[in-house]
Amino acid sequence: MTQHWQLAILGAGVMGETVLSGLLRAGWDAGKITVTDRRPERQLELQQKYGVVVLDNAEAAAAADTVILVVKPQDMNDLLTEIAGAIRPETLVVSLAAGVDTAAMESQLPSGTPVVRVMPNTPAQVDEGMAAISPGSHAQAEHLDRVSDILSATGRVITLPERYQDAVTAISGTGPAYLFFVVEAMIEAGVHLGLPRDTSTELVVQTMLGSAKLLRETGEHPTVLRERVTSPGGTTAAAVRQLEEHRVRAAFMVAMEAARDRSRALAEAARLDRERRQAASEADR
Ligand SMILES: NC(=O)C1=CN([C@@H]2O[C@H](COP(=O)(O)OP(=O)(O)OC[C@H]3O[C@@H](n4cnc5c(N)ncnc54)[C@H](O)[C@@H]3O)[C@@H](O)[C@H]2O)C=CC1
Ligand SMILES: O=C(O)[C@@H]1CCC=N1
Repeated sequence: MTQHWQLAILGAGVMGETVLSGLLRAGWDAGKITVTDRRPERQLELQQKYGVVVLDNAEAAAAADTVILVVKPQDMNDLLTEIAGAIRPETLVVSLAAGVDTAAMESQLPSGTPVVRVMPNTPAQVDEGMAAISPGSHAQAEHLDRVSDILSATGRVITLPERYQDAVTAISGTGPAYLFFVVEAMIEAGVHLGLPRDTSTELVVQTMLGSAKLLRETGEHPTVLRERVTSPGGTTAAAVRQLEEHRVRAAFMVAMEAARDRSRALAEAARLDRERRQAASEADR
């Protein structure tokens, strides 16, 4: 694969490292990727582990064609303030933060800056990621192609209107955690049923992987696949009845609504923070 851009990954925690390591696995040149992190011990770790250059945010942004922001939503206003002066007209700004909308980012960047919002997920660490990308008002097809190229190094990429991003965050962004939660619960239940923990873990993890492959490779509806496991009057029917009686389906519905609402609330908190800063800076003048 040919790499055309100089990338800067600003904020290299869990998700920033996921992007960085995925690009290097896919053959991107470490010399064309710079990273930043505000924690000195993390900077050292990234330098030693990946051989990438660590800079400060403004330096990294100034040297890059594509700047990928991977800090928490709560840290985004500070970061945008720090880099705004370093963004050139042709720089593409990409945000992986939950909640923060492209209009909010655009308002803190030089006018006309192309911005693309992404919701990735951690299975990208094993090249099975799911990322949804949405253009801001100045992003063109070539910018979406560039972001798609970067993220397709570690999994699937779809383009969606930005209004879906809070729901996407609740499904594929947060989703791995729900599935790990189910796995934890099943392993624990296996131990309660008398299995050694490592045996229970192996049974559950392979069942999860096999079920995911069955869904993907057959393309069958999950209801059909579940019905095929459910023998009349058998064990599955007994278990699923308990899941329904314990309202597990309803719990997923409200849990995912809560994730969507939290994504919206993060955006609102960022907006209030910007307004407070603006009012404070006007009062100082
Ligand atoms: N962890 C996940 O599964 C997913 C995370 N995201 C998004 O990715 C973003 C990062 O999340 P995580 O990696 O989980 O958090 P994290 O806390 O592991 O990483 C954030 C990193 O940013 C650094 N940082 C904070 N402010 C900075 C600044 N001004 N300059 C440079 N570095 C700075 C921190 O030191 C930290 O290493 C969030 O906005 C989150 O919504 C999106 C999808 C999935
Ligand atoms: O928990 C969070 O806020 C981030 C966004 C999606 C997954 N993790």
